[in-house]
Amino acid sequence: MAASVNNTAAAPWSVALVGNPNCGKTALFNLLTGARQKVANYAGVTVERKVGTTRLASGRSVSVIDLPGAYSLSPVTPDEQVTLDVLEGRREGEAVPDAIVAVVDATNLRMNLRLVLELRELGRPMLVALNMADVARAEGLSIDVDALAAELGCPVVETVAVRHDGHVALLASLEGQLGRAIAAAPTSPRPGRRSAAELQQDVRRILGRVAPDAPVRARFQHRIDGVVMHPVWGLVLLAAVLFLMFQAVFSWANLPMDAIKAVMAGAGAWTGEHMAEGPLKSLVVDGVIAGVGSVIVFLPQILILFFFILLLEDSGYLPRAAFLLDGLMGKVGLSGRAFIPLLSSFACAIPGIMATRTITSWRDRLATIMVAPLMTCSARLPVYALLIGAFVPDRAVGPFNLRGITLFVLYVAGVVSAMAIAWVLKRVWMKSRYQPLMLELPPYRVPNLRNLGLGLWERAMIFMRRVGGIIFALMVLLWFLSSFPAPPEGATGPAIQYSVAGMMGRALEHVFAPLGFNWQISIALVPGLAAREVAVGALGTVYAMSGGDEVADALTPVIAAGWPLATAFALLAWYVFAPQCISTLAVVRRETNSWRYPLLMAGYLFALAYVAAFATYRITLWLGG
Ligand SMILES: Nc1nc2c(ncn2[C@@H]2O[C@H](COP(=O)(O)OP(=O)(O)OP(=O)(O)O)[C@@H](O)[C@H]2O)c(=O)[nH]1
Ligand SMILES: [Mg+2]
Repeated sequence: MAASVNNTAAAPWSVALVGNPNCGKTALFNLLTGARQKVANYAGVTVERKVGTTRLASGRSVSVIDLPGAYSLSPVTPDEQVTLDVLEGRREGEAVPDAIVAVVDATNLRMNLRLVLELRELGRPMLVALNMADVARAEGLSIDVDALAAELGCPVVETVAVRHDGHVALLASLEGQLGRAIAAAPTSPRPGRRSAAELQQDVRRILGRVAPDAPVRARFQHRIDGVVMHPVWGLVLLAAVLFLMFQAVFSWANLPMDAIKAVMAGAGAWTGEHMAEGPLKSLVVDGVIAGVGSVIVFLPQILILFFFILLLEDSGYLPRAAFLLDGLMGKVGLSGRAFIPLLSSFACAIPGIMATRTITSWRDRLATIMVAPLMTCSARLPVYALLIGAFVPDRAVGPFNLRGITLFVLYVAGVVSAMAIAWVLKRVWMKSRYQPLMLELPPYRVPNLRNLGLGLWERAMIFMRRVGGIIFALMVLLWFLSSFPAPPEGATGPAIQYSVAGMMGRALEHVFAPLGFNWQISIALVPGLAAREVAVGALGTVYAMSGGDEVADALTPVIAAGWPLATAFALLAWYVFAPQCISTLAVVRRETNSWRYPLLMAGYLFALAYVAAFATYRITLWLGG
């Protein structure tokens, strides 16, 4: 008992998880620490270090560091640099980790062991986690764990990071052998690094001893790839997958959306009846229920979109799509590596921009960062969905739904403009030579249902936190700005017209009138700077304040009746470019370490949005819309 008390009080050990990309470090990290970091079946998911805590049976706490994957200790990309910096204690305020857990993919020792040998030369206490032990066993791969431990001179344990008890052996070894190694004085690093060829030779020798009959990958996978990566069928398949995704966003969401609308309408009606007239009632009904409610309605559509994205991420399909599109990306001057960061930007440009850390060339990376905000992030989905719901008829076109097609076209418009901008950037400013894509193809995996569920839950939580946090706060602020000052004696129009927001809207209307935007839209664009969904909430509030009793579910008919088609289309075009997202600009500033690029980005996106909305407005009017 006394020992356990001592251990609890002892300083925590810090242990870094290091390994090749996609070997399961983050899955293991989540299992050990209860964290929910992103796990997906492609290389380069983690690009920043994350820390969590686990507790050993003795009560001692261990701080576990999850790191970006690395192929070697000679970094070629910014994310690999993060790993090396942490290992060498070069991050500000951080010491060198007490020990290394070298995570390896047991089914791919030939590739993974080289890094382990390099890590061993650092001379720090080390433990090897032979992860994916389940897959190795299923593939009939037998690895002599004891022989491997003897060869490497450190403990080796099998782990299965996707099974709830897959880390038990690792914890036991942390407690025992590795703990003793940490307690002993660390050995000094071996002088002089060995060359890649020498390391590879060593790997071959070790493999000959511990896994002499390592088979090549199953033939089945090659046959799937014959179709998936076929230059023609592969592209057809990719287009079909994406198309289906946008169809589903509209056709599957109706039922849950109606349910949420009914709840919001009920809440609005109930509050309307039970609260005394006055500012507080207006705040709750017009500010909170109408504003927040009109955003919350879009939760089902966001979850459907993420359901598809998560499926694609976990199946192993993404890097294959990257190869398929490498030629196309090369033509506009982007690296094939830009594909995954750009695809992540469909969720949000911020992780997308972070993911560009996997791109080797700085110019390629910068070009990718500059176009990432053109990918339609999920915060724009509510704006699109609101306008499409109001202006595009719910009609079948062959087997497809017209609304789904419109949404698909809007996403395509984003992608096409990103490619066009990249082409221009790379031609005039950031010239660099085409670098052929080198990316590991992960094995196909059946997506893990539990992970999928957790991923969706996580997404729902992120969205609800935004709704309850920034969106709620902005709605309340907007309500104040729309309510005060009160209208003068004998005023005839709705009160909001005399308020601060009303005046701001009128002033901004001069700027936006050429695009067909009325003063309500002009107001809504301002809080949309902080979070794009807020534009929808703001319209909800502004219309509720100026019209009367409309609540969340009534916004669609109100704008459908009130706006000309040309205005709606112009606003859609505006949001294809939508320059306003302050947090994206902040991340660009951090990743590029300069104000120049975020300012440039905001400037060019604003100009594009303005021109596109103007052109759309004029052309639609001209066509009689
Ligand atoms: N069957 C099986 N799958 C695993 C195991 N560990 C991880 N995976 C899967 O392997 C894939 C990669 O896992 P991650 O934890 O994201 O890998 P990572 O090493 O953090 O990858 P990077 O962050 O890109 O370096 C995911 O699809 C996991 O679900 C395991 O032990 N068994
Ligand atoms: Mg990871």
